[in-house]
Amino acid sequence: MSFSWQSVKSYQDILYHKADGIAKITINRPHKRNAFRPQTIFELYDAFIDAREDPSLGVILLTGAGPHTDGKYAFCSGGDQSIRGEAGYVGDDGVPRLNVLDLQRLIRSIPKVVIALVAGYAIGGGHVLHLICDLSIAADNAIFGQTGPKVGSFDGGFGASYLARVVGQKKAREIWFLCRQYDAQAALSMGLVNTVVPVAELEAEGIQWAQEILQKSPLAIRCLKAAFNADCDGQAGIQELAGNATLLFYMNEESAEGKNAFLEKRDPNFRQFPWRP
Ligand SMILES: CC(C)(COP(=O)(O)OP(=O)(O)OC[C@H]1O[C@@H](n2cnc3c(N)ncnc32)[C@H](O)[C@@H]1OP(=O)(O)O)[C@@H](O)C(=O)NCCC(=O)NCCSC(=O)CCC(=O)c1ccccc1C(=O)O
Repeated sequence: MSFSWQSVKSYQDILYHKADGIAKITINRPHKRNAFRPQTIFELYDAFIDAREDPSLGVILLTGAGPHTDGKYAFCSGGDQSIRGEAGYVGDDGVPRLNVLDLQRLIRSIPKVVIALVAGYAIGGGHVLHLICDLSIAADNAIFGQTGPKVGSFDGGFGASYLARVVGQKKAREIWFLCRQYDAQAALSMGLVNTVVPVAELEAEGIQWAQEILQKSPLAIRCLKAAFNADCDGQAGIQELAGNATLLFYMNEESAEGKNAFLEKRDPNFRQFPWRP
């Protein structure tokens, strides 16, 4: 399928495209199996904010560039271990960071559907990135796993608790404690991905899913995403869900009456509105 992607902005570590209601954000460090450094995360954050603010977009595809020159694919292999310092990943400014956590929260709270398109490795912090996307479509060559306890790291946030919500406590503990790798069919059977397709069809499948979603009600989808999050995200999740209730209320005449009365320096006439059962 040919799709007319338009490049939005030039970055060092990522590619960012849009077309027909869909954004595509691609981690572009294939020589590192798309491992992220602080710069990569800043750029991803910037692109996701742009996609959130663009009302023409309803679905964001997150993927990794590939294959590399050795023929191997990767979605993302987590934090770039070659620049891991004593207190996080160290960028050109010399400051150690774990800024992928900011990105995780943004992807979860963005009121649009984020779909991970996973070809090749989704490992470590890269595995957590696909996990926190709303949907994951795997290529038949996808490989999933956590490596934290092997490389002296762990993600005790979404990487542990949300993984357990998705695959169950026993399987999540197995994934973290043994650090094994799982192929696409194993990921499908444990509910870690939504479907598996041949690698050559991965992007087309993502576009197909996005187009189906784009036929649906934007407000219904955003409220559903907030509702799914509210179950796991404590007060931040309730805030997100309640923000949507306020948004819907602002769009209602009853709410407008309060604002208009204030601006017109009169008492509001709320008696015109019913107290519904
Ligand atoms: C992904 C592999 C299994 C792929 O294996 P293979 O196909 O054999 O390729 P390689 O030859 O190993 O790799 C090719 C090339 O890429 C380089 N590379 C690959 N991954 C990384 C990486 N993560 N960092 C740096 N460089 C990487 C590799 O060195 C090769 O380079 P050459 O120059 O050609 O030699 C395999 O590569 C692999 O296992 N990679 C490491 C996976 C890993 O352990 N990732 C880190 C996990 S920890 C993490 O992601 C932390 C995330 C985080 O930020 C965080 C979040 C929340 C709480 C805490 C943290 C925290 O950081 O602690």
